[in-house]
Amino acid sequence: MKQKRVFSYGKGDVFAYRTFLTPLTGVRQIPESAFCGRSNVVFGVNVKVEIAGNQLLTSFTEGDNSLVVATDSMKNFIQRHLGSYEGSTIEGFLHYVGEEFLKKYDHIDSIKLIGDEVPFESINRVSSSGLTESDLVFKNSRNEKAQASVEIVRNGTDFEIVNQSSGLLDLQLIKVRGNSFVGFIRDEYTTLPEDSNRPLFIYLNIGWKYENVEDSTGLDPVVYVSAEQVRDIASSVFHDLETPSIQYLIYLIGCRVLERFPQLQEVNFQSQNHTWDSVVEDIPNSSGKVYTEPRPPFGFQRFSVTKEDLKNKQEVTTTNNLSK
Ligand SMILES: O=c1[nH]c(=O)c2[nH]c(=O)[nH]c2[nH]1
Repeated sequence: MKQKRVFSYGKGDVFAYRTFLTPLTGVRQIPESAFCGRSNVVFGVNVKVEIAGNQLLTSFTEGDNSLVVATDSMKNFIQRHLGSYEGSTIEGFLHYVGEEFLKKYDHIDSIKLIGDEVPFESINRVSSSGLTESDLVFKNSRNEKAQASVEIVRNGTDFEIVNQSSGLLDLQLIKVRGNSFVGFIRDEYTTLPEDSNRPLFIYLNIGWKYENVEDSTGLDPVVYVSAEQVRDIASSVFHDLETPSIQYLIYLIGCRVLERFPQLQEVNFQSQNHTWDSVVEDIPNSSGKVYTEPRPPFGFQRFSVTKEDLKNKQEVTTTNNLSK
C-alpha cells in the first residue's frame, strides 16, 4: 500500500501580549460560577503554528525555498495580527490569524494553530472605597490555563474549519475528605488497601467542542463557554460528590458541563491521580493528618462525555424519581 506522505512546518512558542484587548462581556452566567467576563487589560497567548501544502514538497525534496514562508515571518504575522484583532477570545484570535494567513499565502493548503493562554490575574489595591481590583497591575498566574486550537483548510476560494477545540489545562484540585476508592478487584497483585476516606488530589485537562464552531469565537458572548466557568463547574461537582473514583467524578463533571452548555457537543477529560501518601495518621486533638507527595508512577484516565450520556443520565434520574 502506498503511504500518504505527511509534511508540514511551523513555529512554536510564539508569545504575544496585548494590552487593552476588547473586554469579554455578556457571557451567560451559570449557578456554579461568579465569572461574568474578562477585562482583557492584559491578554497573553503562546501560539504554535503549523502549515501544510502540496507546493511545499520541493522545499523538502529539492531544497527549493522559493515558496517557503520563513517561520520567523510566521511569528511576525501572528504577533502583528494581535494588534488588529478586534475580538476578545483566544479562539476568535486563532480563527482570525488562520484565515488571514491563508488569504495572504494562497499556495498554503491548511493551517493549524494552538494557543495557550498566558494567564494574568487581577489583584487588589487600596482605594478610597476600600479594597478594589487594580486595573493596572496583574499577577502572572502559574495555575491552570485555557487552551484553544483550530485547523483551517482551503476549499476553493473558501476556508473550512475542519477541527476546533477549546480547553482548560492543568487544573489541580485537592479534596481533603469525602472520597473513597473501594470495591476494585482484589487478587494476588493487589497491595492497595481499600480506602473509605482519602484526600483526592487530581490534575485535570478538560476539552470541549461546540456543535457550531462559530460559537467558539466569542463573537456572540451568550453562547461562548469560558474556561473559568468549566473550572468552576469541575470544582463545584467535586465538592458536592462523595467520590467513589476519579472515573465517576469526571463523568459527572462532563454531564454537568453539557447540561449548562447545550451549545457543546462533547466534553473530554485527561485526569491524573496525584493523591498524597499519608505520613502522620493520628494527630492528638485534631482531625488532620500529615501527607507527602505520592511516589511515582501515577494513574490516569481518559474519557469523553457526549449528549448521549446526558440522555441516559436523565433516564436514570427519572427512574429514581418514579420509584420514590
Ligand atoms: O479513582 C481511582 N481510580 C482508579 O482506577 C484507581 N486505581 C488506583 O490504584 N487508585 C485509583 N483511584
